[in-house]
Amino acid sequence: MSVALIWVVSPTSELSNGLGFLDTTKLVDGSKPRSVLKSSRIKNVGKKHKHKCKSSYVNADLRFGYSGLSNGRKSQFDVSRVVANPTGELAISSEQLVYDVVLKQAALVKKQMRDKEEEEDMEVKPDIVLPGTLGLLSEAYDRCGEVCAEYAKTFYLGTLLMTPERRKAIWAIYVWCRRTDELVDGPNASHITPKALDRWESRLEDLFNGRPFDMLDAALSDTVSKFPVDIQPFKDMIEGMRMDLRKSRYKTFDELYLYCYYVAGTVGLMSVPIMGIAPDSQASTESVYNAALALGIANQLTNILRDVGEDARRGRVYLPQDELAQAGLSDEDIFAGKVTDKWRVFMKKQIKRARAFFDEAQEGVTQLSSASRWPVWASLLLYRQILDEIEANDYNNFTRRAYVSKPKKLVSLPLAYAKSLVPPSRSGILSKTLDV
Ligand SMILES: CC(C)=CCC/C(C)=C/CC/C(C)=C/CC/C(C)=C/[C@@H]1[C@@H](COP(=O)(O)OP(=O)(O)O)[C@]1(C)CC/C=C(\C)CC/C=C(\C)CCC=C(C)C
Repeated sequence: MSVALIWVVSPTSELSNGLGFLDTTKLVDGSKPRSVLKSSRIKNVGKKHKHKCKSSYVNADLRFGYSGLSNGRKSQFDVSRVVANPTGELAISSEQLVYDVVLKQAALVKKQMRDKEEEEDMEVKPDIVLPGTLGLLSEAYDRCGEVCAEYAKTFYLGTLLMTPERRKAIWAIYVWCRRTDELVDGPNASHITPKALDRWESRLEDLFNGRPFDMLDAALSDTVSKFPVDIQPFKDMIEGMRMDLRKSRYKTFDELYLYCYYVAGTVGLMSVPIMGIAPDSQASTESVYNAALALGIANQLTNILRDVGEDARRGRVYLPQDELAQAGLSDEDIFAGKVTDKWRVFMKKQIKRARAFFDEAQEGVTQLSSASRWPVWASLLLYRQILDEIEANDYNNFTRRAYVSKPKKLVSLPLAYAKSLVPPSRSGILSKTLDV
């Protein structure tokens, strides 16, 4: 059902950057819903998993030799996924927790597909659209498109290849993610408190319940009413912002993985129901979601490796502390910003891990519906090249920002297009026979 646009505040409450962040402060205080992941950390200890879990970075020393992901599936929940925290308690690894979310998202899509088939056999009632709201809604989507074009040009161009419905939905999601990120990373970040994030979360719940706060929310509200998008990845992204407020160090890769899921893996999970899986794909829904998650993680790891110097200047180190120590490095070395052999060795391993996540993601892109593949390939190829640029800079990510030059970008775009023409292969990732 299409949502009605409810104008709670005037659109002029938007900030000059056009994203309207400050209006979050106008919300009434909501309850404090927390990430589902958080509670499942406790609930899931010892829980057996029926489904297979794809990636396995946690496995003993695959920590750096992350390889053979598609073949090296674990068939059951296993001990290697149980990690001991510093107090000696056993807990489920972040990867396992996140995989639970992947399964839930995949199940939702499958359910919606079944419901749709049933609906097609029944008489469907038309949407109730309030007079005048259609025009406002289309204005809201146009605004999302403008924001997207302004902040992510290449990606915006890619979305133009999608069907109009999908394109608008992706814009709406993009804008919500960008606004969420700007809360902790934008010009007003120093004023953002956990309470403001709680308010942003209750506003999210409202929009999922068909009560959007402003026009940009209204676009997303309409999107989530039309596509099988679940609220959990959105809530988890807000949880990632909370994490950013309270934490500036990550003890292990397991901790960092959870952060990367929250702020970027979630984007992959939000996007798949919109982009759609190719009708001729033989891959299981779970494996496509897993690839989407991997792309988010790969992007975020790349982002972290690119921005080491910039983050350090903000007092932040998004690198696993235990791995730094194993390499004979510490925060002081990062703040000193000197490229040493130790640093090069450390960086090589980090880059290798990020590439392994990109490899895992690649398997899934081909399974997406044909019109959605190009923007995803383009984003994958462009972001992946940042890793090459870090190498080309002799691992100086302290004072040099790795970026992909315009000519290289221009070469990547037709390459991405060519890749997007490859149909889903039957021998690719997990066959649908495992899709239960
Ligand atoms: C086609 C495509 C890329 C679709 C995603 C569209 C979308 C909804 C993007 C939202 C991105 C966003 C604003 C996220 C907020 C958090 C954040 C800032 C994450 C970092 C992105 C880069 O941000 P930024 O613009 O600051 O980067 P620069 O500094 O300018 O370089 C992240 C690093 C993560 C973004 C994560 C993704 C784009 C996930 C992509 C995964 C998919 C689209 C799933 C594809 C499906 C399969 C099966 C592989």
